[in-house]
Amino acid sequence: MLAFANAKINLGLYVTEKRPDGYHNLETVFYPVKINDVIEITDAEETTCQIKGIDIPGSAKDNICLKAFELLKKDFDLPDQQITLLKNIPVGAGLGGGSSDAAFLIKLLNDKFQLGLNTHQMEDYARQLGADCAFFINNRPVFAEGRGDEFSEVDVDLSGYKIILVKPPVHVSTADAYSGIVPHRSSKSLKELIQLPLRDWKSNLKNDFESTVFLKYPEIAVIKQALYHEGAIFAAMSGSGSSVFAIFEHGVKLPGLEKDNKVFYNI
Ligand SMILES: C[C@](O)(CO)[C@H](O)COP(=O)(O)OP(=O)(O)OC[C@H]1O[C@@H](n2ccc(N)nc2=O)[C@H](O)[C@@H]1O
Ligand SMILES: Nc1ncnc2c1ncn2[C@@H]1O[C@H](COP(=O)(O)OP(=O)(O)OP(=O)(O)O)[C@@H](O)[C@H]1O
Repeated sequence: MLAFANAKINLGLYVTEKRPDGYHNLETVFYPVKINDVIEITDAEETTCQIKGIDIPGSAKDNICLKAFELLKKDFDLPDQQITLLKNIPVGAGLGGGSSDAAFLIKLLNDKFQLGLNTHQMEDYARQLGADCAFFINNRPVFAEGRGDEFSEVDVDLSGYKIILVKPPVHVSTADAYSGIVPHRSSKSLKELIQLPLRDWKSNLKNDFESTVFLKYPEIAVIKQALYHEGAIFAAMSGSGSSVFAIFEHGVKLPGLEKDNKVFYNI
């Protein structure tokens, strides 16, 4: 049985306070995009994870897919599975690739073994694996707060635009990025700001990680500038970086950026 686990981008990202549990409260809008990993599960003698495609740092034994399987196995009598992951979503890019794999595996197991879990129950499993993970259960544009796992509806539709993503050869660790940040409350909630016309997002929406990550990796700031120079209506780093996405009114080709980076068109 197969699943296509997609990436996300963050339309605005405010880190508002440090929590007693060491995590941070944030405000963001998650938006799913069409860069996909492929996950296949088949019955096997023992449960293993085989990885193809781009490299994931660390051992396959530590893959979040195995953690998701073990989590469900605590509550359900699951037969052993071979999990094959074709990795396409860049890692350390702020695209939530690992989180998406885990969430889609939960959905796959729920379908294959008819576990009868509803969306809320699957979200509860997912949020134990990572703050970003629960979003990928419903996988629709949503306003998120708390650790990034409390959701409310938001009306954002970018289907009439072209979204482009640039991934520089830089791996940003999410934990490091959070440790460099000074949380602060914004005067207006992102939930209101996101309703502004798209042309006003440039001067109103922020990703709080940009200032510290751009200081350490100035080449990411250069990519953002280049995307605006090419005519983007809005451009921003996704999550804690290192990828930068841009929203264009029309299709574009960016050969200048392709030299040093991976560029994904029309995601
Ligand atoms: C930056 C974002 O991508 C924005 O969507 C997410 O907040 C990251 O979420 P994630 O990768 O699922 O994060 P996790 O794997 O749960 O946590 C990795 C590390 O990031 C930090 N972390 C994460 C989420 C959060 N709300 N506060 C945090 O401080 C913690 O130090 C944690 O140990
Ligand atoms: N299936 C997986 N895919 C990607 N990374 C994985 C996976 N399983 C475990 N990891 C570990 O998680 C780390 C980062 O994962 P991920 O790609 O979700 O982060 P990210 O791109 O920074 O996105 P975000 O900041 O939105 O979580 C990797 O360095 C890797 O060691």
